[in-house]
Amino acid sequence: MASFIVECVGWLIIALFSLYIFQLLRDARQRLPPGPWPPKPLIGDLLDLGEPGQQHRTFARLAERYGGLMSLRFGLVPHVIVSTPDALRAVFCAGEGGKKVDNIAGIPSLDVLTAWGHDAHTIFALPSQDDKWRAVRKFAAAEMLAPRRIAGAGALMQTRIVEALHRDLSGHAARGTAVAIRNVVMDPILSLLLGVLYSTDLEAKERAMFRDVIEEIVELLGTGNVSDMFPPIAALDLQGLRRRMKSLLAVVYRPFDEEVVVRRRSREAGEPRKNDVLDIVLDKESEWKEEGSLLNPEDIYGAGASSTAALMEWAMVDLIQNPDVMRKAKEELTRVLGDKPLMEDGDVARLPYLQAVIKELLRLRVALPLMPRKAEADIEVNGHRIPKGTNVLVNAWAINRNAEAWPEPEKFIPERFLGGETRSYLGQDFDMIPFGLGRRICPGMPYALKMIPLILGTLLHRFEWELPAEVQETGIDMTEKCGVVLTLVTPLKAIPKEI
Ligand code: HEM
Repeated sequence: MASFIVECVGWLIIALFSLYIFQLLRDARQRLPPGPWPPKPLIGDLLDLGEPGQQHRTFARLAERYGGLMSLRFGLVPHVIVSTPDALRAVFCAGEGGKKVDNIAGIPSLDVLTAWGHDAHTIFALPSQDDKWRAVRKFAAAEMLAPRRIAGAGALMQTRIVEALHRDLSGHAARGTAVAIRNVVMDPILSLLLGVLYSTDLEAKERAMFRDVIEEIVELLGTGNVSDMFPPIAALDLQGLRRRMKSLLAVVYRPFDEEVVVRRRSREAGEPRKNDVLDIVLDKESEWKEEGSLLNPEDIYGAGASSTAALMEWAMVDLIQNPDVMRKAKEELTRVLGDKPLMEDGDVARLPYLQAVIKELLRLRVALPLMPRKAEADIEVNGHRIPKGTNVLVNAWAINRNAEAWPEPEKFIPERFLGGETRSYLGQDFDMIPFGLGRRICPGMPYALKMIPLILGTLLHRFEWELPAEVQETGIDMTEKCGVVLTLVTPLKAIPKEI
């Protein structure tokens, strides 16, 4: 028996060693972009990733050594990391004769997303060449996030975001209690989401639970998973992440499933339409022939809740740490809004400084620091080759802080967007990509750009902000956590004082 085990272990070692040599030879032949060489057997370059939660910074540091386009192997899986505007431009202009083409519009497979077969439906797992992905994007653009729907949600934004947020903050101000900025912002966003989707809302307690579930889902999506690095053992789900995702997804989809049942009944009873997203999804149901399962509308809005709330937390961090900017933004609000108690959408166009603050936030504090993509064709770039099927991470955090594109890139200077700076959010110049670029560009951008000024204006217009005494002593803990979304390890808490 003992000799049998020794023999098996021997064969296993020989098999793994052969696999390693095979990989080295294959990598050498493939002309991959430069990177640490040779990668370690089995683990690849995992040891180079440094401190957990700091990958955006680690990749930027490694890029100084290996270049804007570099190869890293996480376990058995090769990745190409794009870290500079030049490298991004080169990847996107690698079509025939330098033609612009998005050949990295695929998406890496994540084992957690296979829970409940979710990967077959969710926009976050479908490759761009899949008909379903195209259908979901088309539906999102034409119906869910179409300008007329966003305009139609104006009244809901006013009540569920501006009024609700103001009420909540006033309550805290009256009690003198500190608020966790991310939570206090995310709750009204979720309330808006539920209104737009189903014309419903949840009780505050239930909504807070829903929020925590969404945050945990986002956290799971950004957790390094052995199953993704070693696909042959993915079925074992060694960290239990897929199992956890399964239970979280069940919670998130429950309200949707319940609403579908209720709405079907009300339609059968001939009750009037609500003309929300659910009505449209049900209209399309027979067309899709999938019992409404083609689309998970919650995914589309859920994605936006977390990223927008994270950005607003960074906004308050930067404003509290830059009192001059805070003062100018508040002065502008006072001047433009006068005695008006609450901000409205129509005010935004008259607030150029607030708009510059938002642009600078989007540059400096990318909500999604590492955009996951996958090569959908062989890409010849700068004498290297990114083979079809390779996972690509676009380090948007590093690109938005590129020193050649942005003077003093680490500083929060909204003034850089005043006086003629016309760079857009769309990534045409490849040096500012807060919403991504190309075919997978964030479909929720118009929605986000509508919500963000209203949220920020409400946070600033009628409130002064103070840090809790213990934070005043130590300063804000600026340790970042890089997951799908870039957040602070210690959530920002601050005390509002109503003016
Ligand atoms: C501050 C706000 C937001 C930021 C910074 C942001 C940023 C991003 C980024 C960088 C991507 C990846 C794009 C790429 O790969 O090129 C993305 C994808 C996505 N975003 Fe947003 N987003 C925000 C708000 C929203 C909102 C409000 C919604 C929905 C209402 C939304 C829905 C989505 C969806 C569905 C995708 C996946 C698209 C796909 O894979 O085809 N986002 N977002």
